[in-house]
Amino acid sequence: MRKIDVCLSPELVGSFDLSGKLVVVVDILRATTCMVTALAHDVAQILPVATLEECQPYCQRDGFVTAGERNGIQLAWMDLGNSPLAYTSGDYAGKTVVMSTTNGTLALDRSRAADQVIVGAFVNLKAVTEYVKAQSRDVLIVCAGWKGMVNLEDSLFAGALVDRVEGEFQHETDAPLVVQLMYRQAAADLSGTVYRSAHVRRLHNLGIKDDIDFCLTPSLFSLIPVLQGAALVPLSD
Ligand SMILES: O=C(O)[C@H](CS(=O)(=O)O)OP(=O)(O)O
Repeated sequence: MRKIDVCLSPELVGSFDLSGKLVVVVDILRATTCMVTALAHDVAQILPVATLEECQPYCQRDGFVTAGERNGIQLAWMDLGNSPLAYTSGDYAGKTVVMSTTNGTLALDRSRAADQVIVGAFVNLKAVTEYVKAQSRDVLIVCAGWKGMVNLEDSLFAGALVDRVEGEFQHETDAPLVVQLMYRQAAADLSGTVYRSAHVRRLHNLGIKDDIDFCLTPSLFSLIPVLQGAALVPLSD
């Protein structure tokens, strides 16, 4: 039977053998929600980079848009912050977005050794679930967390995914059961639960509100970003 596991923080990725695995990277608030939304609104590709030093050279370059944040705040030289709503107008169609965020792009960077890396968020939960179910590979969900720590919203997404593939995968450790139980407890009021999280508090302190409800909206898009070389592009059927 195929196996599924959950890595609750990028700091723990080194404890997992990524070879031959499908990795689903998740950073609900807000990096992976941005990635799905951007590609669903015809951004050509996303170059996720772990450091600002890798991002800044693309500043003002034709065809490129720089995006991201540190501690939730957009850097002065960036074109965009880390709001998924920035992409919904379609203004960045055809562009390459070079993105660096505090947690999300780091989680992606640490997952590169996997057989395949895809991006999950509540906004593409159904599509990710169907893709995971169709796999013959073992699956690892990598939660971006917050600065090396476990967070609630990524763990809840992991629980939602584990719950939806119940019976089709064997749990490799206890982590899938932990997040599944947590998700089942929270499922009746998922957004009410996430609103109690430290990340929502941080974003509210920065005056960021609309992004949160958007990030918690299930299955708005059927698109799945996949890492192809250095770039995230839409997974083709
Ligand atoms: O922009 C975000 O939501 C966060 C910022 S913070 O580090 O939690 O302040 O970044 P992300 O990499 O999307 O978690």
